[in-house]
Amino acid sequence: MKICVLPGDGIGPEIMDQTLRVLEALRGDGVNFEAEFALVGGAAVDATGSPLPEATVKLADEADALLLGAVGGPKWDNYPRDQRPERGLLGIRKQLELFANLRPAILYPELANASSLKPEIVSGLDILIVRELTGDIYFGQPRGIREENGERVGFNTMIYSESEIRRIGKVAFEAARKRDKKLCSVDKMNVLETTQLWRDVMIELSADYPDVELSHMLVDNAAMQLVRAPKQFDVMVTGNMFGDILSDEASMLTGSIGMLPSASLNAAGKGMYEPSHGSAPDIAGKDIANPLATMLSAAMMLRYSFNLETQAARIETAVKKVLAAGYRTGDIYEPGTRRVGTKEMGDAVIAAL
Ligand SMILES: NC(=O)c1ccc[n+]([C@@H]2O[C@H](COP(=O)([O-])OP(=O)(O)OC[C@H]3O[C@@H](n4cnc5c(N)ncnc54)[C@H](O)[C@@H]3O)[C@@H](O)[C@H]2O)c1
Ligand SMILES: CC(C)[C@H](C(=O)O)[C@@H](O)C(=O)O
Ligand SMILES: [Mg+2]
Repeated sequence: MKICVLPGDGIGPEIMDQTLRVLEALRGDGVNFEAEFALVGGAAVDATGSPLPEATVKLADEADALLLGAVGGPKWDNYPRDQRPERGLLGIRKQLELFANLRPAILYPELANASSLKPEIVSGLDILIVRELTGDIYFGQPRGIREENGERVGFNTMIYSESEIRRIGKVAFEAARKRDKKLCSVDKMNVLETTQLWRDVMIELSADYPDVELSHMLVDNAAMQLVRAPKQFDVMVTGNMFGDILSDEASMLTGSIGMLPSASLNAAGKGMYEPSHGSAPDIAGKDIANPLATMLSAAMMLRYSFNLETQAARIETAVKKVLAAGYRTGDIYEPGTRRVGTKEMGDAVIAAL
């Protein structure tokens, strides 16, 4: 098991340290991994001038799976665009064709009061957002800022081919088939042709999945429904940009973005696993970040990349146990619970294992 470890920036290294300790604690249980550290994001820009150095691409190619912390931060905000840390992350996703981003939003019962919504609206919440990750306005050409009629004009291109929509659609239908068999495809077909095609292809695909109930929702309504009545959703499938926004929104239903893991998979089943949140510059270096999303991402890695279901479930059970025992980082803290730092949370999860 060769894992390419990409701690990245901000809280990235802190949450990664604790996650690697958790994986280390599972070594005796068949998690025989070899960690190869590589640079990405701002850390890579500082060391090499590039957010995605050749050496990182090589290690990523050779590894069986990748585990990433987070990239970015104010330090690099005014760097030229090709030196922005986020380009490193987008570069790896594109390089490895990690088109299927799975972002599960699950409410642990102990966090019902940490959710932004009333407990009765979110209790039992279990949604899977399937986000397309290598297309859309994130990658479409042309893009840029140009001079036109004496002023600057910014432009990006929202573009999806039929084959790109079909392959993410299949992932979503298959996922729904294994769950409650309900798939909601989110688009903006009332305005955007790209997403008219998205809807058409989803409808065509649904003929192959008669057991899955397909519905469609415009993205503005979906954003509203997620906070009105989130339990109406089982699996949601959407494009890169809408999925980015909706998954951050969904994270707050679970109490904190520090709880939301993710897996990004390619057609060969290779995956990169990362929390859905960013580098949290406002709390970096203080040992207060929530490492659970990264640990839960590592659990997804054991499940999807290495078929180690029992060991993945052990991490998830340990997380449930520490929450039940009252351990909380600041983002999910409420009176009556026990506030801990990043490392203490790591200790608690390892003890629970
Ligand atoms: N996958 C990634 O690497 C990724 C994802 C999102 C944003 N980013 C980058 O991160 C930088 C900061 O972006 P942002 O502030 O918009 O989003 P962010 O997700 O980093 O932070 C948003 C808020 O959530 C909090 N938060 C995030 N993760 C947390 C955790 N594990 N525990 C406790 N609190 C947590 C932060 O403190 C902050 O208040 C930017 O450079 C952005 O591009 C990277
Ligand atoms: C950092 C950024 C490029 C990234 C994205 O937009 O995909 C992040 O927000 C995410 O959700 O993983
Ligand atoms: Mg995001």
